[in-house]
Amino acid sequence: MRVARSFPRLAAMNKNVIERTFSLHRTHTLKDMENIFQLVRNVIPPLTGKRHKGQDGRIGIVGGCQEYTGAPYFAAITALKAGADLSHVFCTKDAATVIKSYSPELIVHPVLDSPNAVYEVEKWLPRLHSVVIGPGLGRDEVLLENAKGIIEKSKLKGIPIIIDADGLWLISQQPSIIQGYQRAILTPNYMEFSRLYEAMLRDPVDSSDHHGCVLRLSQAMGNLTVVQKGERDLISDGDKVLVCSHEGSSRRCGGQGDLLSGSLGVLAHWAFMAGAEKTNGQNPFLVAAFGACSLTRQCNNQAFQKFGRSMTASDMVSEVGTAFNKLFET
Ligand SMILES: NC(=O)C1=CN([C@@H]2O[C@H](COP(=O)(O)OP(=O)(O)OC[C@H]3O[C@@H](n4cnc5c(N)ncnc54)[C@H](O)[C@@H]3O)[C@@H](O)[C@H]2O)[C@@H](O)CC1
Ligand SMILES: Nc1ncnc2c1ncn2[C@@H]1O[C@H](COP(=O)(O)OP(=O)(O)OP(=O)(O)O)[C@@H](O)[C@H]1O
Ligand SMILES: [Mg+2]
Repeated sequence: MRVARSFPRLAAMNKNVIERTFSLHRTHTLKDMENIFQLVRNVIPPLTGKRHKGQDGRIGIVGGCQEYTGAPYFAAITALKAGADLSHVFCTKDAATVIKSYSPELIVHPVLDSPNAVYEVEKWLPRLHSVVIGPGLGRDEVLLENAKGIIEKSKLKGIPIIIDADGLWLISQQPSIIQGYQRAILTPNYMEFSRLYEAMLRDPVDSSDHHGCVLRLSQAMGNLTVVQKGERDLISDGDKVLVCSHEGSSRRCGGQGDLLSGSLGVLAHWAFMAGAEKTNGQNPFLVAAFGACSLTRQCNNQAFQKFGRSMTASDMVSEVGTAFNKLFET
């Protein structure tokens, strides 16, 4: 274990804590914080000459339509820059050329509005390690129906599914699509969380009890992982609540959540594959979510130091490599 050496650096670097359901939000110690960072490090595959292309992650992003081409791009490029080998985007026909023109690194499939969209994506599922459903998907009924079909096929394959943005809109209309599938991670922002919570709990969010709310939502969804994004990110599987308050900045430009869901695509795969020994028996999706939240906030922090108020999501993407090294490579 490389943990001991890096204690002081991490102490200075952040104030993340791990909290447990039944401990009434007891703030845990620096050791807990370091432990969770160490678990993230444990699941990251070492870079060796022995691995072949694709082994460290083939990630699919389902989203991208006429209005939104940035969101799937940010998610897909972040998955790659965080260490995935291949990043696929499944989007509508008119979004595809635009997304390709942002980056030659991405593999772009213009299938999401085709009559056999679900089949076209299903063909690729055996070659994907995880899917991120929703960035820039939009709310067109046909596209949402296709996303639903893709979620169902992904569940049958047992692959980790990250649901974000308009994917969460779909889930708040029809929660049973994902309820009980414990290889799913939901990444709601403030509004998305409120919609999901009200749909599931039939009550408005209790703003004096964020921990209780994220726990209850996870439990109501069948103990899948929920990442409530905000000033502090709360991550729960209905049993524990991890808190990520790693220092970011006060700049809130669009696209930051897309970096989070894209990096979570690859981290969820790594954590899932790593096995219980590497995660010390912890839920691998909690570990992955903590890693993705910390990484996104670190990118935000670094980009803000360079650009201040003019910082955009693209500036954060440029920081993924150095942020990753700073947090996780020892
Ligand atoms: N460049 C792009 O293509 C981008 C596209 N995006 C896409 O845009 C679509 C809609 O996403 P939205 O996030 O706007 O979803 P929503 O339609 O759920 O809107 C959330 C709204 O809530 C507001 N809000 C956020 N935090 C709040 C708070 N604490 N209190 C009150 N209001 C708050 C925001 O201003 C936002 O307008 C998705 O498909 C998403 O992926 C975004 O990811 C941003 C970047
Ligand atoms: N008030 C805040 N202070 C610090 N970090 C924040 C704050 N709000 C959100 N974040 C961070 O920004 C990232 C994105 O969260 P946000 O709520 O902006 O997502 P989003 O609305 O889905 O973004 P997007 O525009 O990509 O859809 C998360 O990593 C979260 O930790
Ligand atoms: Mg979002």
